[in-house]
Amino acid sequence: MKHYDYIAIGGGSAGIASANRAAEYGKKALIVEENEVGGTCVNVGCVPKKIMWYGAQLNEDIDRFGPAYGIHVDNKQLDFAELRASRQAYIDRVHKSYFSGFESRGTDFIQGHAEFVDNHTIRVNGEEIQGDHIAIVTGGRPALPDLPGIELVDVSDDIFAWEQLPESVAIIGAGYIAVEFAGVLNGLGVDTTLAVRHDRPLRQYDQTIIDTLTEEMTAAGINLLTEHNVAEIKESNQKLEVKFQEGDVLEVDRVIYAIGRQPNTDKLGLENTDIQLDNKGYIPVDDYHFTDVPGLYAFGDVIGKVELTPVAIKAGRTLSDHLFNGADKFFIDYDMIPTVIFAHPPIGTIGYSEAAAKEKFGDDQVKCYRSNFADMYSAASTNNRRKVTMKLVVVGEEERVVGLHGIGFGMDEILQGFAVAVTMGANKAQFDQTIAIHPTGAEEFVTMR
Ligand SMILES: Cc1cc2nc3c(=O)[nH]c(=O)nc-3n(C[C@H](O)[C@H](O)[C@H](O)COP(=O)(O)OP(=O)(O)OC[C@H]3O[C@@H](n4cnc5c(N)ncnc54)[C@H](O)[C@@H]3O)c2cc1C
Ligand SMILES: NC(=O)c1ccc[n+]([C@@H]2O[C@H](COP(=O)([O-])OP(=O)(O)OC[C@H]3O[C@@H](n4cnc5c(N)ncnc54)[C@H](O)[C@@H]3O)[C@@H](O)[C@H]2O)c1
Repeated sequence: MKHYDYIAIGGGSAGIASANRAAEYGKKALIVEENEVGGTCVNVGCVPKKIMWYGAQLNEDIDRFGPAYGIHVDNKQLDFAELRASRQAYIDRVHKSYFSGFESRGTDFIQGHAEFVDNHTIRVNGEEIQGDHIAIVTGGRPALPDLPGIELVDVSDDIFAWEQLPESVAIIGAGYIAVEFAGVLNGLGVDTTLAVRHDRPLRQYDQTIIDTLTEEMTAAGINLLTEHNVAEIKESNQKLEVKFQEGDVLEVDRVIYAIGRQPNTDKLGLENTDIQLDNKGYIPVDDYHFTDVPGLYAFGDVIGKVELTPVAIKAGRTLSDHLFNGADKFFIDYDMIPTVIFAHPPIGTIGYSEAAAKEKFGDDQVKCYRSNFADMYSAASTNNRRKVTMKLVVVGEEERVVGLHGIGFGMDEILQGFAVAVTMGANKAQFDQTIAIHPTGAEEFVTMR
């Protein structure tokens, strides 16, 4: 029987990062992937989404801001087939670079579905393979509710397979994916409705920032329906009819559901191991991604904590550093993860919202600094200004920055550097000591009073 030091079940962000790191330490490492190498992020997530996000931004900006710079484009056309081709070419390049990385490190890759035979043996394509250390990094897939007509809807995976853009969509959901695709599709010229169950999307994020998001979404032409719950979906005259419990009906070409994801743990043969899933089907792990079974680990989307590629990568690499190079176990502080929601405009955020900080540290310990302005890129235009909102949440007398949030032009790129300062525990005085860079939007983070 074949034997490996380390096996990753799943060739997504988590599996690739951990197995490659194990191979770099001279270990015999294997990745088993049933689908395309790269997993969700590369094939139906971050990568194709970001290409579409840039495309949408460009398409929108030409109309919205071009004239202020003397740029007038007559007969502007969007060829979706060309956008799809550029997107696929980018993905193909990423696939290629993964395979050359496996070759240079000596990481083995098998295409096939893996199932456990026992705690340390898996079966792939009819062959049994043993591993001393096995990581369950099988990610997740879109979740759907049980509703009449749910078989008619699309999920995020389907959007990437569309051959043409619909004229109109209704997006149901209020998280990252719903908000991002609302901006992307609207920016590509699709008549877009976003329907959320509560008073606003992204409710767990700082309200000041989300207030600006909803203003900007509406200004960009997105039809935002709040406090709307779907009752059923029906086909009617080659369109889809979304009936809401609140009584109104919407007729659109496509309905997209983006209401969260569920783990891929159901067809893994876990009943042949000593792993017990939690009540939502996720794999329980300790702070260091160890399961209760010696030699079995889980991280990335399959543990149901924070579903982000860099989190999966960090967990995977640091696990291999510990198992195969004697490094200490690495603790990921899940409360301090920088993240960007690629809305139009983007949101960057790390740490506690004002509300979450008040709950954790007490109302009297928390102070906020805010800034609101129009970004300079749009301010050249007289009647089409786009807002930027920034906020620092600080605690205690020393004013340690425990939350940094912003929405606006460039926020997707601004956040990473500030995340270093916040992760290091910087306080407001240290932000103030830093010389600003002018004229930028980012300078507001070091000049707020
Ligand atoms: C639309 C969308 C946009 C996103 N955008 C971003 C973004 O901008 N930034 C960001 O940080 N994150 C983003 N994410 C989240 C990010 O994609 C995930 O957090 C990340 O891919 C998780 O990596 P993973 O390795 O845990 O799982 P995955 O990437 O899902 O990989 C798991 C792999 O396991 C395989 N698999 C499952 N079961 C088996 C089995 N039994 N045998 C063999 N193989 C199996 C699957 O085919 C899959 O390829 C986005 C997600 C989506 C859906
Ligand atoms: N930019 C990025 O980094 C990025 C982009 C996309 C996705 N992701 C990751 O993928 C994860 C999954 O994204 P997502 O947007 O599907 O999930 P999510 O968890 O971000 O949001 C799900 C939303 O759907 C709402 N919801 C739940 N059930 C509902 C129902 N029955 N009807 C209507 N609304 C309902 C919830 O209130 C919530 O706001 C994200 O949490 C994120 O970690 C990251």
